[in-house]
Amino acid sequence: MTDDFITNLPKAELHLHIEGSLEPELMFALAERNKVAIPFKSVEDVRAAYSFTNLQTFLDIYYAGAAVLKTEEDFHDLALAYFDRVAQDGVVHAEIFFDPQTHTHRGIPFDVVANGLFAGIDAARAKHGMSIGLIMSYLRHLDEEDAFRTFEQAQPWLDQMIGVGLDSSEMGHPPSKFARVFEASAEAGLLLCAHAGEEGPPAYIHEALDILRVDRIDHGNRALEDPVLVARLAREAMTLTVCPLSNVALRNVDRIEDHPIDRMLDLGLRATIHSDDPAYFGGYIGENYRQTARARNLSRGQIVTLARNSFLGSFLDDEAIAGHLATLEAYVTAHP
Ligand code: HPA
Ligand SMILES: [Zn+2]
Repeated sequence: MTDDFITNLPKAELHLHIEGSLEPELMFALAERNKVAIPFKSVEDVRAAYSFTNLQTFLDIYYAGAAVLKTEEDFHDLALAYFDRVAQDGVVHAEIFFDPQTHTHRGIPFDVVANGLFAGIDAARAKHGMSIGLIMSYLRHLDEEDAFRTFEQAQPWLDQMIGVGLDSSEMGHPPSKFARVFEASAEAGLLLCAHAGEEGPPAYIHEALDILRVDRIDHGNRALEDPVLVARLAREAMTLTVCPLSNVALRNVDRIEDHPIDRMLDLGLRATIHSDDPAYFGGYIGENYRQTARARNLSRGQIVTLARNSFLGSFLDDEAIAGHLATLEAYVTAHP
């Protein structure tokens, strides 16, 4: 399987935190533009700090890095840089997360964030012909009241958003903590996903399914510890947005050679490959596919299945999904 085949394979990105695409070069440029002090002397200094032992050690640096984002222009530049990058990775559809509370809690109005991101999204749609959706993610280390305040601030924007998510520190913050705000979000017409089973136990995945009633699980790796849960996820064709380089960087998997992505496929799970926070974890979606394919010796069929699953698991309507699947099959036929 050539790297070119994998890179250009049409695919959807479904698990990407836009704040996690902030490259050190842009972090420095924005720190200068906005006169924000950052605790690094050089781009190399920043990269050297990216050595994590678990989710929390990453999140501490990720939230600190986001402090350079201040204006609509910053959010526009951040988003467009991301889409420019993944247009080279065969991404034809993207559903990206943003963390409004990371910004509102440091005094940046919700509308500044949303205006900037949508400007970047509109520019990328026009420039690359990509379809793009925005998912508002609630920070689970904060309380549900704070999530409700965010939901209120988002009201004028809700018809432009496709869904809500749940991210940040997983341990000790089970999905059930957000039952009411997820219910309200669903009633507002938003689709639902939640990080579950990245570090947290299989019980958190059960809660995401039974209490939040999510349409998609982000990560879900620890489902593998619970055969009954695996059988249910397979039966319900529940998409798991798996992020191999993230799993290694955050020490949830020892080495990429040990990654269970092919075991997940063998078990009948609708697993897909994504990038999570590419500026921090060493690679965008194409790099995640290529490194995993190489390390796990994935077959052509498995790689195409992963791309197919990314469209099947998207929040697009059936007609749009069928269109993407036809494009994918045409690509596969044209590259024997
Ligand atoms: O990998 C992640 N896990 C949980 N929350 C996050 N927020 C950004 N990235 C992550
Ligand atoms: Zn994530």
